[in-house]
Amino acid sequence: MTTTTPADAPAPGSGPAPGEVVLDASGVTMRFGGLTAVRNVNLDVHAGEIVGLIGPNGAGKTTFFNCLTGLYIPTEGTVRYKGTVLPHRSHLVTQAGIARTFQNIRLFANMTVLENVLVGRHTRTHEGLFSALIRGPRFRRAEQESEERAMELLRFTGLQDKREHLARNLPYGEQRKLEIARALASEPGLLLLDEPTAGMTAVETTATRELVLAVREQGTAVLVIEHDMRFIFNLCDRVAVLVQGEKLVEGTPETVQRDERVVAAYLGTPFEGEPGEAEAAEVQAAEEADTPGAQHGQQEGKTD
Ligand SMILES: Nc1ncnc2c1ncn2[C@@H]1O[C@H](COP(=O)(O)OP(=O)(O)OP(=O)(O)O)[C@@H](O)[C@H]1O
Repeated sequence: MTTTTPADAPAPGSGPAPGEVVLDASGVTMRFGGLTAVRNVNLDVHAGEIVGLIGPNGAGKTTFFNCLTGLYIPTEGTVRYKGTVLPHRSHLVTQAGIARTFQNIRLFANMTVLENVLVGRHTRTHEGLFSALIRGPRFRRAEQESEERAMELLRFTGLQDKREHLARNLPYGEQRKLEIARALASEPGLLLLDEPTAGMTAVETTATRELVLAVREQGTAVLVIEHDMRFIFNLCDRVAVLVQGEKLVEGTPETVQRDERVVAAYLGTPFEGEPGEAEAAEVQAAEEADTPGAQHGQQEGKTD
């Protein structure tokens, strides 16, 4: 298992002042014909925060992410990043400072690990076509800087030894890490993760938690969708619950997991996980059994 510590973390790109509102989604509504998938949702994320977004299947979580990242134009509402209203184009949203990963992995399967991260850097490189064609000194310098930064991110995610491997040959957990490395390559102030631990073993889930904490340490706020409640409640500073497109509750993990409406609508029974304890036991058992290559239940391919 690769551990990621804040000491490995690269310098923040445009690290915002602590506490600054990085994301301000206000009155976001998304209708598909007669179906209102997201209804009047308000959500803030501050610098230095890890915020969780949970809710039953079909609650509108991914649709809300799509509204934040320019994939969908919300029927109503506005989304601001550091005070500026975001355009409805995903590459412009990335350029503004929001990066994301997807529920179903979207890597360039036949490109190497390093190339995948370099693709993620394109919003931060400014060399024009002419410069690229003649491969002048400026272009080569930019290319070298990009590669150095990409290697930093591969070290950060523990993938440095796999730089020349084809993405499709990586184990599932490492493909997920590569997605995060690629998203970080655009130097985001906010990272959106859509079910980052889906199909992972307990060991991989713990590594993902460490990685997300390290991402926060290096100055990127995180908004994460996840069905694994132990992961969410042990990781997040704040959790928002969507049910049938509406925000039902928002608060600290302690508040949310004890809220009767959340228990009734989603959790079923109150969440009993002692922070870290059960997780640690699972990880230890898995390590003792030496089964990091256990089967992964890959998510069904789903259109986001
Ligand atoms: N492009 C679309 N066109 C029509 N309906 C859509 C579209 N995208 C999502 N929906 C519908 O919107 C609702 C919310 O779906 P969404 O995928 O956002 O839920 P979710 O909370 O992310 O669910 P899950 O946890 O299963 O991923 C669902 O009823 C879904 O069928």
